[in-house]
Amino acid sequence: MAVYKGEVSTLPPDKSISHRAALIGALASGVTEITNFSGGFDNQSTLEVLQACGITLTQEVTPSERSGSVRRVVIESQGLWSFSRPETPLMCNNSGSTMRMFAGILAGQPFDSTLVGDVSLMKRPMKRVADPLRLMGAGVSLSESGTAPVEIRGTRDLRPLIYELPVPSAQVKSLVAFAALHADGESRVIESLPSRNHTELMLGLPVEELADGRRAVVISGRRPLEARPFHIPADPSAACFLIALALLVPGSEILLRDVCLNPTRAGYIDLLLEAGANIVLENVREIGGETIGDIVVTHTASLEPLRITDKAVVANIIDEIPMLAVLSACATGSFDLEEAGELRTKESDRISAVVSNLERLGFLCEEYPDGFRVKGRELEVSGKVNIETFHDHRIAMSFAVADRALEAELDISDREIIGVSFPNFFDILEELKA
Ligand SMILES: O=C(O)C1=C[C@@H](OP(=O)(O)O)[C@@H](O)[C@H](O)C1
Ligand SMILES: C=C(OP(=O)(O)O)C(=O)O
Repeated sequence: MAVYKGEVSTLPPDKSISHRAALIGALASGVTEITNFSGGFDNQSTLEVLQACGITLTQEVTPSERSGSVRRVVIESQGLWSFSRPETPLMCNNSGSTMRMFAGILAGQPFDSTLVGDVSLMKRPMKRVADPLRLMGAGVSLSESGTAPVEIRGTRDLRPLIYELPVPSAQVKSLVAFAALHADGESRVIESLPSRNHTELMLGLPVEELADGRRAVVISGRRPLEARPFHIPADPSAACFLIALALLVPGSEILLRDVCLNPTRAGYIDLLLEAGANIVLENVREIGGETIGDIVVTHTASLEPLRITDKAVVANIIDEIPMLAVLSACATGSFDLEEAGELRTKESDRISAVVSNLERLGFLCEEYPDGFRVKGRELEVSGKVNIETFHDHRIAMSFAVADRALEAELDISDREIIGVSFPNFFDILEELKA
């Protein structure tokens, strides 16, 4: 069996922070330089939509970067109202973050626009986008089933809003914050469960702790935003796949450099440590409000099964759950998940996607509306097993790790979809193979 060893300093830059850096650059006055911007398809969609709205930007591949997936992006803008009416519908491809966060900005622009996506994105729920924006005074129409196309009648007269998030979603929190930057007055977004807080950190927004323990993000509308540089750390959600691989494959030991360890993103590392994983964090420091560090991970033969039933934990590890489920199933034959209905609203229905593929690998699973259980492995499969990715990058990479860990012969459909967040995933696996 191959062993995975070595140091990785070419993880993709964080997808969430890359989106926000580009959007904030377009909302700020002046020249924003973003270094280590992700070349992943989703982040490229955000840049394309910005350009379609008349924002001036350039990007160049960083010469020292072998994979060619890291860029330097320079955005020039005159501030909040520098966007112009797009001539055609804005294509967000596979990126829910692009569609939802852009909707917040477009609501505050004095023109009509339409956001569309690929087959997967056109099925994802957008009522959560329309509801707060309508309350602020923008016109938003959706398909009958509450999905894109998202047609926005923007206005320069958006009203401020106090909004309690109906779902623990950082995308919804951020789209309300972006809209509120355009509104005349102070807005508050209240979240009952913490979700990733990059928007608050990057915009320097005050966060209040309410008497009942919830948090309110405070946004002062029409406050001038000055351009500032951003450097994007490596993506912890991408790191998760390599961590799982090293934990599963005997003899493996890898070092991942300069990974974002923001506590609203790194819950999966705590969970793995509790399960006995050999993971050590080194060189942990703060840069630009984000916690960053190196991760050393060594094969762990005696991992405890993962059991995830706490809503707050689910919100923190939402993108890592497919990989954690596959890891726990492969290492221990067991996995439990509840309170994770949101997984059905991602690029695929990630509950049924993970369950159906684990079943193809011989695992016994029980699916519920908000989660599933893995109850053991009925049989070791032999010969080629087809894995259906459902056009979902995280499903493709989770099972690519299982392929190597189980030494199975998995035929993964649509492998190129990994480019959505981790274009050099297979290159790094080859480089680490000892
Ligand atoms: O804000 C973000 O950058 C993201 C928030 C999460 O989505 P939700 O806000 O829908 O939970 C996550 O799944 C997505 O990959 C990125
Ligand atoms: C859910 C994801 O992204 P988005 O919502 O931006 O498509 C993801 O990357 O797992």
